[in-house]
Amino acid sequence: MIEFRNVSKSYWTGVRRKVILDRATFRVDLGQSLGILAPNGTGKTTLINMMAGLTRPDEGIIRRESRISFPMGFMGVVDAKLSGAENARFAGHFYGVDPDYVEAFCRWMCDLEEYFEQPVSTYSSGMKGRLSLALLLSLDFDIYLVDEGMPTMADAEFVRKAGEVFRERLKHATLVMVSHMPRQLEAYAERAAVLQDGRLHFFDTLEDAKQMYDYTRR
Ligand SMILES: Nc1ncnc2c1ncn2[C@@H]1O[C@H](COP(=O)(O)OP(=O)(O)OP(=O)(O)O)[C@@H](O)[C@H]1O
Repeated sequence: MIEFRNVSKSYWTGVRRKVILDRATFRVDLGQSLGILAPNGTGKTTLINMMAGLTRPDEGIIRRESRISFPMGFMGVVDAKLSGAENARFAGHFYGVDPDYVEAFCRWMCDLEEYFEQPVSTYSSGMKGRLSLALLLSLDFDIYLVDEGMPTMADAEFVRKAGEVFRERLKHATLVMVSHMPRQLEAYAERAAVLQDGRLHFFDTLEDAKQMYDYTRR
């Protein structure tokens, strides 16, 4: 479960205060995946990072009571000095999952060949992205946090494998996805919200949320 109680967040831009969230109160319960629609630049990443515990609110309380993932694509889980294999083992220890399993899973998923034993600092950005996503999928979370869908990656075989595993994980887990594109939320959202001017408006269906989203963007 993730609960926001009267949570506010804004940034000072040097000219004005940009409000991302204004006294938001809501819950994400296990078993009810949530899709949040928000135009670009309005606070999708900030919102997901607050749910992940990476960004502090200015005011209010955020309670996180389940195994909540880091945001998909987040590179902060990868230490560039360590190899892919070492990162996998470390993540296993840190999240309480068998390190042998996490290492074997990431080796299979990333298909980095000899680079899996090399420091991550020698990887291309695509290789780093594959490792970060493989780490996310190798660990057991109750709630997965996703900013704008699956990261775009050139490696079609990796995207196919990752997509298959992710769909399998979501049979037993809850997804929170933020996107500016309703289409990305269609397959998963059991509940939907629209972020507009710092307010989150909740709807029972994505279709209803989409109507408000389309209306406010005219
Ligand atoms: N640390 C910061 N200091 C000042 N402004 C910030 C900071 N972080 C984000 N912002 C601003 O807050 C707004 C929301 O940022 P955020 O990255 O959360 O939005 P987003 O919806 O994910 O954006 P995008 O769709 O472009 O990825 C943007 O205008 C951004 O410039």
